[in-house]
Amino acid sequence: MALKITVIGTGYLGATHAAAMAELGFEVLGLDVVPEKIAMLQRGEAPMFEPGLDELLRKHVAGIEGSSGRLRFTQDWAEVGAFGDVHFLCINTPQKHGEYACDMSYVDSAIASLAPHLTGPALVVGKSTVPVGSADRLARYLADHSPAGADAELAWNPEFLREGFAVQDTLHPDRIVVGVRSERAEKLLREVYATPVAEGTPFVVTDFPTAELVKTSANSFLATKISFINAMAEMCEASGGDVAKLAEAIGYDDRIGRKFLRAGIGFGGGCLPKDIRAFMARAGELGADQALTFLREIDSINMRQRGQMVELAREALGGGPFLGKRVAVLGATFKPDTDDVRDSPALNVAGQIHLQGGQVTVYDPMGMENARRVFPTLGYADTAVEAVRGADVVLHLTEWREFRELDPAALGEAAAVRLILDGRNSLDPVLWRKAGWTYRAMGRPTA
Ligand SMILES: NC(=O)c1ccc[n+]([C@@H]2O[C@H](COP(=O)([O-])OP(=O)(O)OC[C@H]3O[C@@H](n4cnc5c(N)ncnc54)[C@H](O)[C@@H]3O)[C@@H](O)[C@H]2O)c1
Ligand SMILES: O=c1ccn([C@@H]2O[C@H](COP(=O)(O)OP(=O)(O)O[C@H]3O[C@H](CO)[C@@H](O)[C@H](O)[C@H]3O)[C@@H](O)[C@H]2O)c(=O)[nH]1
Repeated sequence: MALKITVIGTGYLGATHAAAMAELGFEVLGLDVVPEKIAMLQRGEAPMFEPGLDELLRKHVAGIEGSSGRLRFTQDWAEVGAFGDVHFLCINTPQKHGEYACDMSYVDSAIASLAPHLTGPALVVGKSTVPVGSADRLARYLADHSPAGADAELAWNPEFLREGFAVQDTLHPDRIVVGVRSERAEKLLREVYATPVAEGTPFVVTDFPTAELVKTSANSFLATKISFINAMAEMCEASGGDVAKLAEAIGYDDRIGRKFLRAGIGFGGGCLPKDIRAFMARAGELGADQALTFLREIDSINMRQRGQMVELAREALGGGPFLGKRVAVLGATFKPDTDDVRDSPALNVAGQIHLQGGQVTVYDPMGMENARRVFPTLGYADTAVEAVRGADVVLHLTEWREFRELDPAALGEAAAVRLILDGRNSLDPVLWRKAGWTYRAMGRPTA
């Protein structure tokens, strides 16, 4: 009989995972503690913007005309416990308030709610990004708190999807990593992923700590590439070099590669920043001082980039305070193709200038609702042209395709001054300069 799957926590990761599991042919039951999310999902609507996800949900959510009916959602833990052979935990693991460490309280609470309802045999699979050592602790909790007959076991199966490509990455992962303690757990996870779409995908079987560390070290490596190129941008600025050309040229070396070498205002989002900080905190606890020192530098280079952008804007406006200056900000999300503004460098830069007296107007294709919610005191406009109207400077801070396709000449009509600062190094300087704009970017020559 086909496996039945539950997905606990239906945010960015869980909503996508649940829909993808249904797409792979499994019966799936999703649970979340937020009733509004469950109500939306039951209507076949994703609780956030993620390309292709609404379509996948409508294809499978029970009760929607023409759907497979394989995907349902609930808030009832007993129903989840009785339903699933495999329970995926996709719970948020944010940074603790005022600390670097990971806040495991949401995961702990989910396991505490699930354990007494498990019916056997049950495999609980953590997908959240957690500090190394968490799986071992949670396995012991599960053993102590699940009914004897449930034969409950834990496995760890970190997730590597990128927002904006979540559906594609889930259905076509570049690797599957499982931390297991038994042949049964490995066999069940192989069965889950033994689908035509996952065929040929490397399947790495390992222990708990390695599985946990693979995830945090993968994110740390990505963060390292970005902070490396941003450090090179600083060198280029100091010497008159061009970091975009430099990245292209070093990237032709296969050992280096061209990806993740875009200099600018740095990385943000709900993953990279908090994951490297949690890694740092854990390294500190474990006495792994080299790892801690190394990651601290990656984080500090990244945060410096945001401040550098603010200073570049100040300097471009003639120096001095921002008071009375009109600043248009294109972009609020932490990257394009998402509505996610968690730890967004764009919103951070906009916020810093606003708090220093600048008159900031933000426009973003998808992130307006979330941006307004987290930063209600900023000015917002409904279009890029409206944001730019009367601006003394335009800051390009999230590299949406819509911004690359803007007509610099038309935008120039709206701006008070044709001055654009590209915080993402992704606009075409030649095009903007031709239309009479002063174009500046981080780590690139001024003219
Ligand atoms: N977002 C990504 O791109 C991504 C990719 C890979 C890994 N991750 C990791 O996956 C985890 C989830 O991230 P996310 O971005 O989906 O977070 P999210 O906040 O979007 O989703 C988490 C969900 O869990 C729910 N939840 C919280 N406590 C719960 C409880 N006790 N019981 C049931 N549900 C509960 C929340 O209501 C929310 O809907 C994190 O550890 C993150 O680091 C995220
Ligand atoms: O050359 C680059 C590439 C990216 N970024 C920035 O880096 C951040 C993160 O980008 P990305 O990694 O694409 O976004 P996420 O969706 O947060 O995905 C990361 O975090 C997820 C959650 O852990 C992992 O699953 C993914 O593998 C990992 O790429 C964004 O702010 C980007 O603007 C740069 O500044 N320069």
